[in-house]
Amino acid sequence: MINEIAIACAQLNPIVGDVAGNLAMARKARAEAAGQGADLLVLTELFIAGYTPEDLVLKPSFVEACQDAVRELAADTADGGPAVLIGTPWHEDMSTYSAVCLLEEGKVSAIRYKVDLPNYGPFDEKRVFTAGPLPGPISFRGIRLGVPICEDIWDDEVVECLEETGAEILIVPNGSPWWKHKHELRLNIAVQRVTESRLPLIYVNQLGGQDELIFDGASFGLQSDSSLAFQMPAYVEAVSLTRWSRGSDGWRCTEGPMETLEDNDALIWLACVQGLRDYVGKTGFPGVVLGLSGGIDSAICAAIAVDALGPDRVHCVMLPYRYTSNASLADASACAEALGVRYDTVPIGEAVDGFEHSLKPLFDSMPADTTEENLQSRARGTVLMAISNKFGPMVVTTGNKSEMSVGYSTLYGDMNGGFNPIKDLYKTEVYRLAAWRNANRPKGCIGPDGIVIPETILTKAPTAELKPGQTDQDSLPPYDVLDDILSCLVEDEMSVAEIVARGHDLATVKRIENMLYVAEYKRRQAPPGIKITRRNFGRDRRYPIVNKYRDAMPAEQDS
Ligand SMILES: Nc1ncnc2c1ncn2[C@@H]1O[C@H](COP(=O)(O)OP(=O)(O)OC[C@H]2O[C@@H]([n+]3cccc(C(=O)O)c3)[C@H](O)[C@@H]2O)[C@@H](O)[C@H]1O
Ligand SMILES: Nc1ncnc2c1ncn2[C@@H]1O[C@H](COP(=O)(O)OP(=O)(O)OP(=O)(O)O)[C@@H](O)[C@H]1O
Ligand SMILES: NC(=O)CC[C@H](N)C(=O)O
Repeated sequence: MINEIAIACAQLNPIVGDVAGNLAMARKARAEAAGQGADLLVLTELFIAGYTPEDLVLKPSFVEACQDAVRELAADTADGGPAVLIGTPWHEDMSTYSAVCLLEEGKVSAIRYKVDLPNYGPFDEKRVFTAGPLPGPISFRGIRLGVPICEDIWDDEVVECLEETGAEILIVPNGSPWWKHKHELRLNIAVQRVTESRLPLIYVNQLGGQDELIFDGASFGLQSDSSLAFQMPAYVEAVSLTRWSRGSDGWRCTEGPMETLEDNDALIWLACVQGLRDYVGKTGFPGVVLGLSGGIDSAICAAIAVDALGPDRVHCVMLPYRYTSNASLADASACAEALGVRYDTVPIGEAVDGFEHSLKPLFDSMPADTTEENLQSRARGTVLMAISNKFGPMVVTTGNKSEMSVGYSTLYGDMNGGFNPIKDLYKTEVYRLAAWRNANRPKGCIGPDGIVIPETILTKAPTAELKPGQTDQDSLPPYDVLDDILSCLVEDEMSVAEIVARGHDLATVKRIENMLYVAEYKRRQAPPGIKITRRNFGRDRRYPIVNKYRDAMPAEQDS
């Protein structure tokens, strides 16, 4: 029986589908853990596949490749160095499981399967995995390790079973995506399990962006009295050693990192930065290009892009038309200068005039309306895509959640592009975060210190500048009103009557409800963006496009 164990926790950034790359990453982490004197290295959920592999798991050759890679890593452990706990898909008896394997002494010495497959919000695990049986602990060098996998600790059953069958420490590999206030939620869940079982718990989480999901790492440990044993940082890759001793009342962590996590705004900013950086990096783009209008949305997207990729990999383009004001020209250029990015001007007048000229015989003397406004937006979208085609950068789109909610955007116009870092941020949050970034430069951000979004951009009235004197508030309620109504409708599924009871005007609420439902067709064609809220427009809120349902008016409900 041993009374001391050194466990290295690896919060790394695997790439979905890159089995060879993830194997190499696991080997490097193991070498680092060996250098630290670890007995055991813990890697995250489905590490060898990258989380979340989704329907890749339905492909037998992919699962075989994962299993082969795990066996290769197992063979490495014949060298007497640290054993490894690694997550992998595992096919056995006609079923595929989300598994964790213990690799030691040159072989796969134990396997446990995930029991609770999450099937809500962004998760669809019941679609691709079979649930495992309730597990018992894994015996490792005389210690009984309980290894629940991520969702397995979100209810009490699995941990209760592990505790009853003699587990001494809970080690939880996770692929737990971040969204606002997620860390508090995880900590509460973990404390509940520790309180019930009186077992210490090690929570190891993945890092990095995967399509719309962002993983923050922020791995931690709890002592058996639920006090914090160690805390790893958010958004930093790390292999951290923790030391544990067996005493009369069980195992206790005696050494480990104790980082402080950032506040909510910093975590949102870091999520946007890491999400864009990984989307661009993992898909292999040299950089990004975006239209810089002198408005707040494109300015904050440029700042996020520079923090993610550095100024040399961000190209900003002003695309002026006759309605573009001198103030917009000055603000866009000042923003580009503050960020240190390449800035070009490509006027769209000739392109728009060309379309209007071609359409003149058809449109005859019909009055100008949004058709002509949208031609401006589409000319901009076409120019940006041409720059992408010619030089290779991906186009960043800039529509915030308020605009995506009500369809305040043009299909094949400003919606053209590959990825949207602010898709899940309401306009009021865009303003708050822009001001926040001007006062803070969080760790790991490559952009400059100080004001990166000129003050005038934060204070002027938002406008699409598609016709003279236009402001957003010609077509939309003030953003604080709009965002409150939207957040009631989208995040909380409140009824129109409940929203009106909060003090909003009935006609406005009905109009916004209608705009929200009608714009579903646009959202289905919109580029993906980073999930920041509990309820994003990707996987979380899946409304039908054809949808005649509208809430009854409060008066109708009363009668
Ligand atoms: N259910 C449905 N399924 C599939 N397609 C559907 C559809 N309903 C309409 N459509 C199609 O969509 C078209 C209407 O959508 P779309 O062409 O986008 O045009 P639309 O939504 O009419 O106009 C764009 C709106 O975005 C605003 N805006 C705000 C800020 C910035 C910008 C900008 O562009 O920079 C624009 C602009 O003021 C205007 O209100 C229809 O003509 C039809 O072809
Ligand atoms: N004159 C312009 N030059 C370059 N890009 C533009 C221009 N006008 C619009 N765009 C692009 O189209 C997007 C939608 O812009 P628009 O100004 O119409 O509305 P917005 O949502 O208020 O955005 P912003 O706050 O960035 O102005 C902008 O974020 C920008 O990427
Ligand atoms: N991978 C998982 O099982 C994730 C689900 C889990 N409840 C979480 O969000 O953290």
